[in-house]
Amino acid sequence: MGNSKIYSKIIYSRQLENELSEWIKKYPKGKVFLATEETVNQLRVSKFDHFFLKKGIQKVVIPSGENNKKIESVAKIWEFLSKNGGDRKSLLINIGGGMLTDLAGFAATTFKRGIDFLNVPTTLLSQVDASVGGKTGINFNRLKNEVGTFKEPVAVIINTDFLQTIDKQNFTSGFAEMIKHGLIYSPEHLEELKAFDFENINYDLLQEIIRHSVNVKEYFVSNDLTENNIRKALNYGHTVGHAFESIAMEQKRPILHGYAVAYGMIAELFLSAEICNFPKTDFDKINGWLLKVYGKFDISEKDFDRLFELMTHDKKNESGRINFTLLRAVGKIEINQNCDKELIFDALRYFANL
Ligand SMILES: O=C(O)C(=O)C[C@@H](O)[C@H](O)[C@H](O)COP(=O)(O)O
Repeated sequence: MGNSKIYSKIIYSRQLENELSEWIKKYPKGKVFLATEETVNQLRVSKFDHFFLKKGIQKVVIPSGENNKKIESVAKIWEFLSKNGGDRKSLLINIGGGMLTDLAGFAATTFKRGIDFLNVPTTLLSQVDASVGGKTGINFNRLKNEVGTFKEPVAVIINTDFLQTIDKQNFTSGFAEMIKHGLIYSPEHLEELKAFDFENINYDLLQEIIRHSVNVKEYFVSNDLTENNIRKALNYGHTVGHAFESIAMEQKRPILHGYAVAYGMIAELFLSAEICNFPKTDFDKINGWLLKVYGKFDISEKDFDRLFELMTHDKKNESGRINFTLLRAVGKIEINQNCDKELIFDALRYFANL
């Protein structure tokens, strides 16, 4: 696979069994496996048990939650594949949220040096972001996605029926990655998101908006799969966001990934204004909107050193410099923007005082 083409097929469909059947028949009998997570299994997958049983597909279930995005969970999948005759021609179907598709994707891309996998994302976050684009991984040493691979799934099946019952917090979390797509690439997408009615969700409209968001993600992935260059745009908000997410976990007050990214985008918009002259009127409007939707995450001066330390592990960094993706305007990105410690502390102070 080259560095400039989309390998995955993105399928928008509410006929999950039909779509899966098409893929399952491409693989040898008995060599297709299913990985999912506990809550998704209870609420979603169990009603397809009969379908998977009929196809001779065995299932492994991983405990839910970000704290289980770890090597022990990957080992459980490796062991399951190994014991049940998984081989190089196998397919692993991953059904779940971003934690599961990242983790099981990683297990698939490392088992026997890599087998095919197919993602069926069940949350908004995984539909618009995590399941698409081939970043797989796990947390390690208290660092987000510290170990992982770049390899795209053979297909991603996006079924908005799954979203009809997700809770508001998880919906809002996924929405942050869509806002990010609007900010980095498309003022039009940002406008349609601003107009979206959270309280009264129109699922047909949502399907369209999801498609627009995934198109943005695909644009960057297809031009730079392994994040050497413009794919770094997709990481807007994540340098500070991942640090917030990690410290929240350390302090036993976990926050959802999308909320952390929203907070990170607020702080990084401050840096964008300082370094790239992001326009003041848009700055106030966007940060006001994010604050209204996502509320606040409390941090104080005593957290700044640890937050900074966490940022020194960001994967975009080079030669010991913390590299941000910033914005010159909505839809205009500047990658590899180096900020010194003092300025980063100013951004954290701005955020803490909001
Ligand atoms: O696909 C990408 O590239 C992204 O950066 C998208 C992010 O929203 C996503 O959360 C990603 O998994 C973060 O990756 P990381 O490389 O910062 O761990």
